Amino acid sequence: MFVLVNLKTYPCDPLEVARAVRDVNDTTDARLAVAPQAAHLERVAETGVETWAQHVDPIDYGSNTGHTLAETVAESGAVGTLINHSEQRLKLADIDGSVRAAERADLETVVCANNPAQIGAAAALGPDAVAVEPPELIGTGTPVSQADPDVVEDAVAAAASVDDDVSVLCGAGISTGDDVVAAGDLGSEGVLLASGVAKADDPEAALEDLVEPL
Ligand SMILES: O=C[C@H](O)COP(=O)(O)O
Repeated sequence: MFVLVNLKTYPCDPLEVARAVRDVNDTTDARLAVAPQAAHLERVAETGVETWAQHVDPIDYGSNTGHTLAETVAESGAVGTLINHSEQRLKLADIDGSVRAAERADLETVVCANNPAQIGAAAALGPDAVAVEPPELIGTGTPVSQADPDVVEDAVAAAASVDDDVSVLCGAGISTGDDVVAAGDLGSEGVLLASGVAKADDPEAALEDLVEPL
């Protein structure tokens, strides 16, 4: 299972969480990675943890003030990027452009979507993976795998019907090892989570709990 920890703009110490993700990754067969804010990418990557960006823009080098260029993200040490997160929604053409920009910079891609129909559309753009996240469950602590298992199974079916090579992650409310196991049982190859680790008093203990049953 792939466990991707998104730090959003939570007021956590990104280096503390990065070191925890790195250290717990060394204890498990699961693959763990962290997605800090763009300004923290380089320092986080220097810890040795697998580092992802939260977003890249559908742009190339040039006059794009305030945008995030995929090549700069890669130079900062990121190996992958989220695209179209629920909190950073893009138009369809821009999702496509961001996937192409990430590919140009050799970044792995996870395109997020709200529901199975959008997952099918996202999979058609050829990312490495898609992540289904019902927005109403994000940050609630109520896991999608429990509150809405059909959405995960339907997302897996939607992606497979378009492109078998696109993996499916699920996210929203996931915070325990049981939640991760349930996600896997529904056909998900990984989880995207944030508050369960970024807002935990002890991020390393939270991560240990997440991977314990894997
Ligand atoms: O990127 C992560 C997702 O939005 C899930 O967030 P959450 O784990 O706080 O529900």
